[in-house]
Amino acid sequence: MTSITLTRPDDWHLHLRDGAALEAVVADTARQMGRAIIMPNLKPPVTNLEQALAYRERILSALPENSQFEPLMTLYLTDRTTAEDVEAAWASGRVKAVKLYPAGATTNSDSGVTDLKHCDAAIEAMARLGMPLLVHGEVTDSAIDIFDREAVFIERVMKPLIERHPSLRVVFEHITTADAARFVSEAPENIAATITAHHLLYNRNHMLVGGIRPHYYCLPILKRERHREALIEVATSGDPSFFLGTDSAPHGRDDKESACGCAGAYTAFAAIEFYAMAFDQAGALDRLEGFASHHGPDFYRLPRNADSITLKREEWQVPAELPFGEGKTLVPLCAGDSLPWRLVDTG
Ligand SMILES: NC(=O)N[C@@H](CC(=O)O)C(=O)O
Ligand SMILES: [Zn+2]
Ligand SMILES: [Zn+2]
Repeated sequence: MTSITLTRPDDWHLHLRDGAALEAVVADTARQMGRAIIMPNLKPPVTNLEQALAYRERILSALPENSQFEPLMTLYLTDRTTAEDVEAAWASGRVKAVKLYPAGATTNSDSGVTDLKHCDAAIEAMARLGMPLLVHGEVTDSAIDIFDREAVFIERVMKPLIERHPSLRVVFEHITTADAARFVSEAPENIAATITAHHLLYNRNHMLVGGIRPHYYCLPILKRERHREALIEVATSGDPSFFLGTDSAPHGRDDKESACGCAGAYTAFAAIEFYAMAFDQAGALDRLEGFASHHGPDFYRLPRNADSITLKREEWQVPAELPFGEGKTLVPLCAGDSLPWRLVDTG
């Protein structure tokens, strides 16, 4: 196959940041994706409807002229989020989900949830409305090894949450383990998962063999090859519970190449090309459209995009760095490498 045309994809997990960084990155996503679920982990976090609507306006203003890209907003769940906060956000039609960050689990999660028992009323409201809860699924217990934090989260948090709220719609975000892949495959259809391109393409050797490579450091951390294979299996299975979410998470070069570097990989500039590479390597390009363009909107009960994009088998070189605003630079994933698929027609 030398070319492939797909219904325009959407990104169901994206960090756009704010200010100059937002202006630097938003066009990359808007060129590829019809819509994206926008993560609320700003400083301060997006915890109510008013903040979500204001952030949405800043995103729209940063878009290139005539862009049709639609940001789908989320609220950041805290110990103090009320049922009224959830209801007002949902009623606006602009806020499509609520995001659970266990406090301390990842970038800008300090205001996250310390114990889900504080969130019962908010979660009950979500279950009633059919509003999805998006979950960063890692425990923060210092006794648990970083490579085991997702698997332990399933037992300690995810299973009890679903037992308590069986009708709640849940997206287990950026899954990285065979454990999570199996859990979602076997769960009822109100439980889904996003998978990033980098977790489909790489294992922890890519990050740690022959030198430590900070641009491969993200959370949840890359796992061993067996887990990557399990993710490929479910992503290419045709199971509608699995869909595209890049978790593209830009941090400036200095914040990544540091004695204590930030977690996050910048992939939005070539998101669909990375996924095409992963599906091609698995011999499953015919399954890319379902994963990238159909399963997400179906889960979110939104229409699929009406236009399409075309990728060609054509090598191109990833730039060494990209502008990130205010004189900063951003090192994209695979900087300087060549990628085998190229987005040629954006519809
Ligand atoms: N994935 C990451 O490594 N980082 C994300 C946060 C997140 O999605 O957990 C970020 O905001 O930088
Ligand atoms: Zn996360
Ligand atoms: Zn994320």
